[in-house]
Amino acid sequence: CVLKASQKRRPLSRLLEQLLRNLEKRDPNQFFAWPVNDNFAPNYSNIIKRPMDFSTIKQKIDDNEYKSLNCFISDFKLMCNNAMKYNKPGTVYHKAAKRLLHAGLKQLTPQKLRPLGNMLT
Ligand SMILES: COc1ccc(C(=O)NC2CCC2)cc1-c1cc(C(C)=O)n2cccnc12
Repeated sequence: CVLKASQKRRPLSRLLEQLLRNLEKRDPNQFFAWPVNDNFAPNYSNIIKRPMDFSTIKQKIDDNEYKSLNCFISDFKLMCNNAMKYNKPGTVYHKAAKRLLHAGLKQLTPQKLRPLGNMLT
């Protein structure tokens, strides 16, 4: 039988795509969907040396740049921590980042990941 295109993807990529979709659901305002634009965030690129956003993570999955789940989780944390560094506490973005980080890490615990483990076989 011929595998569908999606099934031809590497097992890790399929897992990361699934996790990414679940994380994106926690960003309903799409504040993290695209790179932050200096025009809307003054001086952003001087303050944040390693920008990260969901579209960049998606591209890295498609380019097979993630060699492990931990590298994926590191980029997710980087994205949230950037927002908590650049935006003052109490701002809509700082609160959204804090909420996203906590909700996201809850989805990435071993207990939650174990059932998906068979996607890696
Ligand atoms: C992709 O980034 C965005 C996309 C859309 C919006 C947006 O719709 N902002 C409206 C809510 C009040 C204006 C904000 C952002 C945004 C994210 C961020 C982050 C993540 O720091 N940010 C910081 C300062 C100014 N704008 C933003």
